Amino acid sequence: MSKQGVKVRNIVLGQGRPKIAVPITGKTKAAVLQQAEEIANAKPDIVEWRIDFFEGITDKTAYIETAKALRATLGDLALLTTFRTKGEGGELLLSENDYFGICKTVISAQQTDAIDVELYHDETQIKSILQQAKVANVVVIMSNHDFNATPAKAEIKTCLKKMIAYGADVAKMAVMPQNTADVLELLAATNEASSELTQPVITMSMGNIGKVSRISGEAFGSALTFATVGAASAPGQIPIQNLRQDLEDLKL
Ligand SMILES: O=C1C[C@@](O)(C(=O)O)C[C@@H](O)[C@@H]1O
Repeated sequence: MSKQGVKVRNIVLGQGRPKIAVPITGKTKAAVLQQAEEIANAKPDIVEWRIDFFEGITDKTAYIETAKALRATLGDLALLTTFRTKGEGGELLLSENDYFGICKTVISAQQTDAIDVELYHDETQIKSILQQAKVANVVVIMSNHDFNATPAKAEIKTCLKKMIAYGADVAKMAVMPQNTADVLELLAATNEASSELTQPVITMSMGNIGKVSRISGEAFGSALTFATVGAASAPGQIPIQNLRQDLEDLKL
């Protein structure tokens, strides 16, 4: 199926080569802005602000002030904002209401181009966030992380398709391999899901044996890969300059 590209500021996900995202993991406003500058100099396609690392995240005013300063620092670089919950490998344990409260603040603050929304939350609240994001023109990348295992291919595909059925613009899944067969399972699921869906799919097999999945998106159908400039936000991420070269070497 031909891909329907999804525009995130000035890049298009799902068309052409896989795009590169780099996470910001700073705890304070100063650290966030400092990292943002270093990352912008490395020229990724997207910057991901992992707001679960930010110590001011439960204070709406602190978030908005830092988000505005970050937007100014990034210039025209596309910004994805992600709150990763503790159960999916994030930093902070929140109630459902607090999680959705933060998602709502992120959208209404109008400083981000895209938002990560986790699949496994209250259905009514997810639908309302998706609706709010659509009205505000914020791209929704729906996600699921399994830091312990790799589900079977059919289950990975079902999960990605469920995200799209909800109305997400992009479906993302990160899983942990226990062996190389698990990496193959993720790659096969990606290959099939990306040809069966018109929307872009993002996948990764984490850790060292999964690294191959972070450089092979063009062949198997993953639209975005996460690289590091300094700190990593998940195991197996590759420094941006190496990753850029890897993508170039593996181009079709
Ligand atoms: O969803 C993802 C993917 C990721 O977990 C990875 O494995 O590269 C890194 C996270 O920061 C991001 O939100």
